[in-house]
Amino acid sequence: MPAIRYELIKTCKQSGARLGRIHTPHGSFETPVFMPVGTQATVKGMSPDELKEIDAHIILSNTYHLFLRPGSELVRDAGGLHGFMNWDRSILTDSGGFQVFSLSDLRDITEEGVTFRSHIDGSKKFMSPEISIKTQNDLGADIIMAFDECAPYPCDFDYARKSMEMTTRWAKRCKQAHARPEDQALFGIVQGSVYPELRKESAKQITDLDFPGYAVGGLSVGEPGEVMKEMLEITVPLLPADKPRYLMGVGSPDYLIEGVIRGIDMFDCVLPTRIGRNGTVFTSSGRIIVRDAKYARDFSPMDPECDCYACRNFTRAYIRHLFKTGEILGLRLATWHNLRFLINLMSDIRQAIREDRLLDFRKEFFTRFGYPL
Ligand SMILES: Nc1nc2c(CCNCC3CCCCC3)c3[nH]c(NCCc4ccccc4)nc3cc2c(=O)[nH]1
Ligand SMILES: [Zn+2]
Repeated sequence: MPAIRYELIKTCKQSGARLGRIHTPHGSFETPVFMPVGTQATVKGMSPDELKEIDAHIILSNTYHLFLRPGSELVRDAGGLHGFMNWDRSILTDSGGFQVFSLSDLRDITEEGVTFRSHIDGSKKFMSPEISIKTQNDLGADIIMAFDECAPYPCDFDYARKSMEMTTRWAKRCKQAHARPEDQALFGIVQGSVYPELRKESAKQITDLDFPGYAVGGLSVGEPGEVMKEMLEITVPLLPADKPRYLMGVGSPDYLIEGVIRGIDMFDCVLPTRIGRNGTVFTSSGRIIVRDAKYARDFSPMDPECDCYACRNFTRAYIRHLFKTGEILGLRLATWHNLRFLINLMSDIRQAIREDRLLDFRKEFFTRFGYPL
């Protein structure tokens, strides 16, 4: 049986957005879905039980970081990521391509793979499509990603074309190297930077390789929002409707909604956990910087409309105090709330799709949150 099964439940009559369900060997979950990011086999500050409490059903972890430390063989011997971190729901691992380019001081990219310096101890390392897939097979995630090159933004057409064509050749090598297709679904990644004809060409080349799911890569890398939307409108219709579509690195509330409207089913982003640790939290009427002095005597919850543990039990004044004193609980409560906020947003989006009113929901949410319509 294939490692994952995508069930298309309904298409929104108003927007074309999809309501679906993905079944993996570690459970199933409704889509569209936001996936919390846990770089080093942990969603920073959250235990598995707390992730279940906020209704997370799939989390991300990272090949690049775990390849460097503690090494994928150790994680494999610990029972894979599920055993090592004691998470019995679904996991997706990114292939490490993006992180190599964004985290390490790169030495060089060749057809064979990428040589780089570890951001931990500066030692020389090498990652190839085969090594990325072997690492992800060891880690045992339910969904694994092809080793790709995310072209920098901006880059010229020629660079983008060469990079996209190498990503296609690397995708073939990933497919050949994958040892466990029956229980780990390998997703292909579409590239092509911000060039419509390259996006179309990449979508054709990658879907011709027939993967169980597809990611739109190379976006959310500094391009204008309008360009991201245009690339989605070009790319997503070329992806098969009976398989999941994953937009990598997108997680602000506005672009989650815009992505769903354009046919995306899965999202990930470090935003909610990263800004949470810096004391910025989402509320239904926009972001607030809870560590700001103006909340010193604000005895209301971070978001009065939120059902999460942090909002039911603590005030902005208290959480501000925790941040001002560097208390770990402050980071945890802000993270807890931001993740729950996005998980609730995805639930509201799914309900709007069920009721064929996602465009109306977008207008209501944008107005309340303070986004320009
Ligand atoms: N393979 C691959 N990954 C990409 C990623 C990483 C997705 N998150 C993985 C996750 C695994 C666990 C550890 C963390 C990362 C992207 N992230 C972004 N933008 C983020 C833009 C952003 C937004 C807010 C804050 C920082 C950065 N664009 C991306 C494009 C690609 C891509 O083409 N190929
Ligand atoms: Zn909350």
